Amino acid sequence: MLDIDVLLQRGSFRRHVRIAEDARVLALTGPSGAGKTSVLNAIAGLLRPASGRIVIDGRVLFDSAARVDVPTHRRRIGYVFQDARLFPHRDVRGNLLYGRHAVRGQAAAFGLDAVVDLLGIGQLLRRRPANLSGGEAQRVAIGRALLSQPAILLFDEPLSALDKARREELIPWLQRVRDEVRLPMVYVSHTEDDVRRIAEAVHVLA
Ligand SMILES: Nc1ncnc2c1ncn2[C@@H]1O[C@H](COP(=O)(O)OP(=O)(O)OP(=O)(O)O)[C@@H](O)[C@H]1O
Repeated sequence: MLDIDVLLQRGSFRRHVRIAEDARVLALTGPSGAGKTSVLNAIAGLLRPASGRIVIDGRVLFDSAARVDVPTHRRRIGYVFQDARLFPHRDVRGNLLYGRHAVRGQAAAFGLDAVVDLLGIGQLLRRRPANLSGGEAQRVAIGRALLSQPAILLFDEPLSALDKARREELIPWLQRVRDEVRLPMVYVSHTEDDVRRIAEAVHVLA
């Protein structure tokens, strides 16, 4: 599912990362500064590896030897960050629709109503982000990512800005997304509990 062999370089940080995993839902863990976010950014096309290859689900996104570097907007990445990064001046519905994309020649896999149902955010559609709890905002951010019709979902510590109660509330929604949308997922975290409950396999960046 995920076949990555890259040299990542960012300032003085230089690391060879090799991940070959068949699991659909992979957690990426490791100490702070190990390069977890850098790997997600390389998958998303936001950080260009010095060399190597990135292949997801058989799709070559980057291959320095073959001079392949698919632009970010063609990679079909749904990216969910620590903080929801919603637009404060748009309501939830506006935030969801902002992320909506069509995929040329294909019916949309994720429609607004289905995503709203999946994430239980029907009651929130008219609210502004300032009036959402942290967990609700993350559910909206996941919905926005799904409406962009991604081929893979990337999560960068989506629980880390939440208190324990909110984390507990969000985990079942993440499990639901995992089980129902059946997309490849890369889930970055450094807490064991959510990794155990969400991922099928774990790769440790040392
Ligand atoms: N823009 C940049 N310029 C130079 N170095 C950078 C830049 N961004 C990140 N780095 C360095 O790259 C290394 C990897 O950072 P990265 O954010 O990928 O690690 P991480 O494992 O996600 O860490 P954390 O768990 O703290 O988020 C770190 O040493 C960081 O200081």
